[in-house]
Amino acid sequence: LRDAEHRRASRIPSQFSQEESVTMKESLKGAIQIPTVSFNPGEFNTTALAEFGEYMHRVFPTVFRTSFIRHEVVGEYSHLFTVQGSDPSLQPYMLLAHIDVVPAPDQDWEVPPFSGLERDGFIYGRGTLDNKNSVMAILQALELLLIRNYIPRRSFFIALGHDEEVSGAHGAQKISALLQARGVQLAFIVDEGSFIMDGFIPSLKKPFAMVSVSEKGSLDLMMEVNSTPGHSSAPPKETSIGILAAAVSRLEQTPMPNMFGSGLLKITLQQLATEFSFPVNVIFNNLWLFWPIVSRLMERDNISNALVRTTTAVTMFNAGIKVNVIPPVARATVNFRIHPAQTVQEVIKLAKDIVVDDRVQYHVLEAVEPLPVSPFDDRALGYQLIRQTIESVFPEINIVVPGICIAQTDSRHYTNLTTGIYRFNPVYLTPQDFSGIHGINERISVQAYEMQVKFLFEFIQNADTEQRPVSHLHEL
Ligand SMILES: CCCCCCCCCCCCCCCCCC(=O)N[C@@H](Cc1ccccc1)C(=O)O
Ligand SMILES: [Zn+2]
Ligand SMILES: [Zn+2]
Repeated sequence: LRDAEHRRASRIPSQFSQEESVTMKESLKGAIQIPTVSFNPGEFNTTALAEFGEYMHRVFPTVFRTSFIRHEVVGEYSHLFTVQGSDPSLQPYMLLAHIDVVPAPDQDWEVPPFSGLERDGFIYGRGTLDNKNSVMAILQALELLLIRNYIPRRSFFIALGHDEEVSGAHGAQKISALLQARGVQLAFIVDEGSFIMDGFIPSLKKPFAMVSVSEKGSLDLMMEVNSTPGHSSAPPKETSIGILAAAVSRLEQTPMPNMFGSGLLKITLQQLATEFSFPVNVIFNNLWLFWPIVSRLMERDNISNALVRTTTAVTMFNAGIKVNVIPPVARATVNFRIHPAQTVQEVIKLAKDIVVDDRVQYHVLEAVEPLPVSPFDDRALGYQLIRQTIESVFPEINIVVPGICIAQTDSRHYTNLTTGIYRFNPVYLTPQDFSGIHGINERISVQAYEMQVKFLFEFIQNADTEQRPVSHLHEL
């Protein structure tokens, strides 16, 4: 008990000076200005990635000169920090983020995407939400803690991948293998993939925090139709293009089954019920009765539809060689995002059963099973630490719920190291902000970024506990 009291007394308050606040936002702007773009697997802006490594040294000097922090470059441009805690009996955890960004053509942006310009309290640029905000906030929080002479009790790792946007094979996958070879097992991981949701449910005015405890899988299925080439003046009844177009159209017109009944979403909505007024609260509290209506309603919007089923997106279509030649081959690639209650094999079978055309051949280009659901009960240390930190840093947030990440994250490469994978960015996200991720005018407010640093500053200290925090926000 004396130890606990001592720790409480020696806790470092998350208050930053005016000068520190200015420095942290300027550091983020500098990070945005380095165009660390991933174009295709194995095709990166290596000059920018190298420059980013040097930039981190420059803006976080204390992190790099602290004796109990080991820094390693993995896969040429990814970074692994090992922060040695004072108590080896506590199992380490890991914070994840990625340095690379998707391309951003200048066109349609209000400010150039790699300018890091500040306008009306927002920093604009590619990576401000996905995911240089996390890269910089993690290191910034650590830098500020170290300046205040902080020594962690619990060891932790910081893994910054350089190719998340094109698979993570050179970054996260290599870091994961390295840690496995060292015999590391982690208590939990915190990565990107969810936010404080603001305005995603029309009848819910209050924002809520969603911590994603699972993530959808994916399947890139290439469909191919071959036909005999010839003169277009005497065409066959159907060409390879026509056959394939009809096949992909059938896929688009026939959504995969609604999996609402067998998913985590029911728990998400049940836990959210108290936030709604009558009659929605009654409906969400009695999903055993109302789930058919709710699941239908969720299909209406693209984002909630993505939560209830495996989605089908025809993303590539290539065919034809000349205006007057019957095309010998047509190819289309369909990107499925697999609901956690289904498997890759089930989705392939469903797709074939929808297309029902023997002339179509199928090639699996890439397939990833959905990730298992990480524990989110009262004994789940990672989940409870995130919840506790939200409670203290964002006291206006009434509720924290478990959810599913509709995209994929680098965390999928670390399932060998832990069963506790949590995806959460401590940043408010509106549907408009969401459209900036991989879209145009991606931005973060200066205040939101400072709150993210504050969250991590608190979280790192909270993780020094040997017990799981008591949950207050939600009682089942
Ligand atoms: C009950 C109502 C809840 C309201 C839900 C609102 C959902 C909002 C979702 C916000 C999620 C934002 C996720 C951002 C992370 C994006 C990560 C990403 O882009 N990953 C890539 C990875 C990848 C995969 C395959 C090839 C290359 C890259 C992705 O495409 O998934
Ligand atoms: Zn990302
Ligand atoms: Zn992304």
